[in-house]
Amino acid sequence: MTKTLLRALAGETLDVPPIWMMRQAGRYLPEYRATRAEAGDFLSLCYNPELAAEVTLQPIRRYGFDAAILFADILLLPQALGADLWFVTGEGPRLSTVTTEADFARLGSGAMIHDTLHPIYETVRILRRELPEDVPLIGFAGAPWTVATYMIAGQGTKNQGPAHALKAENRALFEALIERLTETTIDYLSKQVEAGAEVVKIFDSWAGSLKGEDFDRFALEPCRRITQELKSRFPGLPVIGFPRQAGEKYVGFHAATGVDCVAVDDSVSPEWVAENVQPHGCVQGNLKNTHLVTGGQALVDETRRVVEALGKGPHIFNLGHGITPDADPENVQIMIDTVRGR
Ligand SMILES: Cc1c2[nH]c(c1CCC(=O)O)Cc1[nH]c(c(CCC(=O)O)c1C)Cc1[nH]c(c(CCC(=O)O)c1C)Cc1[nH]c(c(C)c1CCC(=O)O)C2
Repeated sequence: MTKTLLRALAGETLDVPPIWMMRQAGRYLPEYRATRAEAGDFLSLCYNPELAAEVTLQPIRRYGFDAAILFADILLLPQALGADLWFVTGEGPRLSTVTTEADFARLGSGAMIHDTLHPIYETVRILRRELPEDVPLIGFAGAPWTVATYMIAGQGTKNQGPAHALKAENRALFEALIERLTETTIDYLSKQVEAGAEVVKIFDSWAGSLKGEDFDRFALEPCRRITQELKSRFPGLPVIGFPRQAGEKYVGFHAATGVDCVAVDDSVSPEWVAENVQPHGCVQGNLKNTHLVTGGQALVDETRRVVEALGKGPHIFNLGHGITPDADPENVQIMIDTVRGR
């Protein structure tokens, strides 16, 4: 098997870890900015299968990464459920909010999401044809909690206050929203897999603000249900979970959810991850993304440190969070060369 990503996900320890990068198709690349301009705006790019496939392929051509990730966004699912979604330049996403039973009643469910999301499945089909044979395609969705934080607040928030408030003030409505998102995420990811995604990743970017029992109920449990249902529909499908900033809660996440790989952010050290998380399965991460902005010897040293610390078990090299628009494309090449020992 030449797909090193799949070997690491199956638990193999490799001499050189497979490498890809969160947000590898993004604004730090001039070719991405050109294609995005051609599409008009970010959402038009997501819903244009030819151009979305093109930007997915750009970092594969430029750098030869060991995996491609579908170009889309975690907020397309709420849009498919009927929320209004738009992006404010320089600020980020905005959505119509869900804070009352009446708002919730207006949301769709089940099969209707595919009416909106079918171009995404077409992007996956194009990519399966056009990707090099040894480069697997990763499909993805947001985890229910993270997607709910955006739907409840109508935008990104520092501490997810509005979502925590709804959880406290109208528990039934909050739980109904998490349930709806869990079910439709299973439907959405299933269609991606049927179209050709070989791995799926569940992004729980705000998992770190769930503490104690809340973490178990609203981060672990939905991820466990999604993973279990996908694996029963698609036996052998590898799943990556990313409960960002989970800290101590990274320990045991493999076993509690059934994911094949736990992606870790850079708030934990690679040595700690090697000792506490990697014994339970494959891990992905966790170079601090700012090294791709600042570069220099620190970039090389910290890349080596991650490779060495996590080299004794199954590891997929990645960043701790997505690459930022101000990163230098040359630093990405330096990181890759360092990982591959060149
Ligand atoms: C929280 C979240 C979102 N989207 C995503 C998350 C979870 C991961 C994380 O924590 O970063 C996930 C995501 N978003 C995007 C991908 C595509 C695949 C990839 O290359 O990783 C993936 C996997 C494209 C994107 N999604 C977005 C961009 C930038 C759009 C542009 O202006 O071109 C890209 C390439 C926009 C986006 N989308 C979202 C925000 C908050 C923003 C604005 C911030 C920003 O502008 O960087 C929601």
